[in-house]
Amino acid sequence: MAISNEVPQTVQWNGQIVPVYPMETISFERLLSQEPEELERLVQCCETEGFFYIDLKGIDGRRFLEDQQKTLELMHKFFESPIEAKNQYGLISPHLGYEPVGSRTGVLKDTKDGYEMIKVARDEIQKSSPHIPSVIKNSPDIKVLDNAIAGCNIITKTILSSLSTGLGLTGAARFENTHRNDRPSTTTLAMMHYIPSDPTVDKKIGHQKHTDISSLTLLFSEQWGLQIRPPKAREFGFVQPKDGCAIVNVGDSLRFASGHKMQSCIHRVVPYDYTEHRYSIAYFLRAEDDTMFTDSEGRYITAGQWHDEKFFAFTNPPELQALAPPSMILGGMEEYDDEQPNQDNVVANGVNSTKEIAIEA
Ligand SMILES: O=C(O)CCC(=O)C(=O)O
Ligand SMILES: [Fe+2]
Repeated sequence: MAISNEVPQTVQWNGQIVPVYPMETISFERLLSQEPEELERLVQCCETEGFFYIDLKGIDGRRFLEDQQKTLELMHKFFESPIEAKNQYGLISPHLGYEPVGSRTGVLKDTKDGYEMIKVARDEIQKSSPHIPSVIKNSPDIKVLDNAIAGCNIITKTILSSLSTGLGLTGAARFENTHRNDRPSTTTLAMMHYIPSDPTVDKKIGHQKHTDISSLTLLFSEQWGLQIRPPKAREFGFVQPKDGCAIVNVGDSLRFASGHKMQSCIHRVVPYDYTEHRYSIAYFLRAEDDTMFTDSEGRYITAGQWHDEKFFAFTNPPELQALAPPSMILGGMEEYDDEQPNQDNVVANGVNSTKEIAIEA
């Protein structure tokens, strides 16, 4: 069941043959019914790979696929608006507001990122007058956002509680007990628009390799571009978008909360079709700010502190990222590649090593 190093399928990308990694598919409706076999498969996926598809095609999940389509329509309207309208409030806090293209480090050496993003926090949407740019602050659009956040929250919390049950956790030790809606957290819905870019000439490209800060990330994208490097895999490979399914990955916080047993899978985004605009919707379910865990540096810290430190590492240029604790961007996950079996020094020296770029892009 675990991803092996055999390459089952490949695609041609950027002049190279790149693997397409298979992933397990977990059924949302079977989780809702707490079917023991499905719970076991879920725990296995999180402990061996940290990534899986969640199948939403059944009666319980279909409505969330409709929410995704409505969110996509809203995103088109928002991202096609003038920059002044999109940037009305700027980035109010790391998990709320607008970030223009090029705000962070890109996927290749000496590049900036190739996406713009609007984030709406779960805490914010529950307020009577949430901070949302005026262009999408009307009752039908707020309803779309409210439904999207609620739906993603239901899916990710169902997964969390299934993991708790699968691991035999009880009472306060259950994961969902540190993800309550009425406690402050940085949980947020991030809507991203990647601009067309050609890696051979452009300087604003993709999304740098990282692991997520979150406990769980639920990702909707109908387009290619996401690449993962599963544990022990030697190279990045694509994830194929799958009809009726979203992609789920374990983030650092759940890895830490599980005593580092779960995998926080390394991933990045590259332009698959250089001429294409790419849209993705990511819901980051994050632990309550004051949840404590032991991080990848062995520090006993709060989820809030991990979020803030890693967020600033993300937005720093590579020279400053290199000053952050060495394991921060990759959440302590080890990397392997053919050229350099132990890449600890690559992580320590910043995420965009020349060597990796030379090999992969
Ligand atoms: O756009 C995507 O497909 C993934 C985005 C991502 O990895 C992130 O926002 O953390
Ligand atoms: Fe991510």
